[in-house]
Amino acid sequence: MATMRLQSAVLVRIKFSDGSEGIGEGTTIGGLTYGPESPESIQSAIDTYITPSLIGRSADDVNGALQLMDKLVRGNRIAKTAVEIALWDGLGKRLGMPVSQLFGGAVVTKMPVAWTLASGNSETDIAEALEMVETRRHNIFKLKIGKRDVRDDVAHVARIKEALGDTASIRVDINQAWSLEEARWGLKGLQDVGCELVEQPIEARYLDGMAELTSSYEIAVMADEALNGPQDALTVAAHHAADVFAVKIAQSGGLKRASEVIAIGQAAGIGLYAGTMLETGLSTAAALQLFSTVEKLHWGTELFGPLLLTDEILANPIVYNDFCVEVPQGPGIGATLDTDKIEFYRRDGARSLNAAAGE
Ligand SMILES: O=C(O)C[C@H]1C=CC(=O)O1
Ligand SMILES: [Mn+2]
Repeated sequence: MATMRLQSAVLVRIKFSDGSEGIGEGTTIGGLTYGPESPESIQSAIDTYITPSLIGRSADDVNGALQLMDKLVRGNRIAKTAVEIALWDGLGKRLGMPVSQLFGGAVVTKMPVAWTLASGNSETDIAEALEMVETRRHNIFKLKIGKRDVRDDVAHVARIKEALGDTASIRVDINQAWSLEEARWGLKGLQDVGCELVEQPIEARYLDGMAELTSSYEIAVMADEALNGPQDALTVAAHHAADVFAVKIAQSGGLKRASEVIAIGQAAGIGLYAGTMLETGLSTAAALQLFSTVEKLHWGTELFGPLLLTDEILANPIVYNDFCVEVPQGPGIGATLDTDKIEFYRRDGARSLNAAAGE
């Protein structure tokens, strides 16, 4: 879908009149290749439209802020998410509670965390997966396929599944690349080689096709790009167009909207999975606060964003061990920024200046 050598995160800091602060993040994948928002559009929506509407309002009224944002700004879910996370973080800090408590309380302290294999080369992916299993970091793998011929992709998945056997769960993400015809061959082949789940095999708008695939094969079908908030969740559920929801806080429009997506999935008997937009530790911490309150995350999480980045921007990094990611403790979302790193990595910071000077 996209080869990424750099990730851009939009970070939000809200200062409240009592001196408290909240931090948030809005991040997407591959500029504009994944979805309709870019880092630049997120910043512009916040600076130009969202910030002026929120100044002077009561900071504790998160629901009121959400309603106002929804009224004044259509779409732009990732921009709203960034601001909403900062509002929840500030509220939690003022109350001295983790955000999970504001959503009724955490029911778990850690969750299984998948890893993505996307080199496209079977041997490279097998070596990486074996090392992850050996070091007890991951035993759930999501393979990115859909670029090559369906048969070649199925053979690639088969090689990886055979090498790993029952020590790992193998899943694939097509990111909408297949036609319905290709998907029929693909799902049949993937199911035969022991792949457990296929994520967004065809375009998000082809609900009837997703419904056909969901009912025709045993392999689980997961909706990702089709889920942009609670209304989409209801549509997908009503069409029986998925077995599983990949719930992403950014794609849903924030923690509250993601909790509504989760509720619709639960009511419809749809499996749940916590997805990522390859966010930093900040948004990952926020997501962990919400997902820790969910009764059953049948398919675990892929909240591994910080592990893909070459440097850490949190003073208290997210902890990964024993195939799991831990829910951060402490008030708010439980994340503290490393201010030196932020100064260095910001677009007008030392990193960009060094790069411009050829250093
Ligand atoms: O799910 C996606 O489509 C986006 C991305 C997030 C994790 C990953 O492996 O890919
Ligand atoms: Mn996906």
